[in-house]
Amino acid sequence: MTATLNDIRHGYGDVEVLHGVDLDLPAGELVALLGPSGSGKTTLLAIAGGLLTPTGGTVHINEAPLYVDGKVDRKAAGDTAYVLQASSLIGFLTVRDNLLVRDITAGRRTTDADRERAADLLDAVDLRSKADRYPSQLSGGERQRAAVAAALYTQAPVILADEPTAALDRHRGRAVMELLARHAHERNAAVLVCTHDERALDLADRVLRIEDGRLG
Ligand SMILES: Nc1ncnc2c1ncn2[C@@H]1O[C@H](COP(=O)(O)OP(=O)(O)OP(=O)(O)O)[C@@H](O)[C@H]1O
Repeated sequence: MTATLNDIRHGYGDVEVLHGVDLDLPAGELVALLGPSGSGKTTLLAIAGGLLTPTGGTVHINEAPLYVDGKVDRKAAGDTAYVLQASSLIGFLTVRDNLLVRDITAGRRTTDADRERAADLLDAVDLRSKADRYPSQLSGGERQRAAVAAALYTQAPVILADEPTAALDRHRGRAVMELLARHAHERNAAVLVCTHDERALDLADRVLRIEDGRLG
């Protein structure tokens, strides 16, 4: 599944912060989007994930338009999962349930195989021993890793991650990028990672740069 953004513009009030961005996220690729603070990365990611209707331009998830008449199309948005900068975890659920709850919201029944997959993902982000904790009982970096595990648990064909390695040391940051790259390659997913972090860029299939709301 691919995500395609065409001529995306976005303004907050009178200030335009994205000035006509074209971005193609093909299936099976991890794309890293690098750019200084304030360059528009989070805004672009929110638009790609159906969280923010752009002022102009189109987003397609495969062939389906994500925004129709200024409103998000829920079915197209259902193919995306994101890791937000502010935690995307649900505060009153344990870490494990933050993964499993995605089955409930998608109308699926959780199977033993799903529980095993959740455990494997928590292992991969080194959080198995903290599966019964609540998000408030985790460090910032642990919350970030749990949010990555929860996004990957959905098996969404489009994954959008905003600074998923920001609070992590080099080793753990790399492990998270490896996990996202594996998800792209093994599940043929389109993965976009916004980052300041240049340490794990070799794991990206493509590196794009954004500055002042324009892709370079
Ligand atoms: N809700 C908002 N209202 C007004 N301006 C906003 C709003 N959100 C973001 N902006 C502005 O839009 C521009 C792009 O912000 P955005 O968060 O997309 O950048 P970013 O590249 O993700 O930055 P960072 O790396 O610091 O997270 C910035 O100038 C920011 O101040």
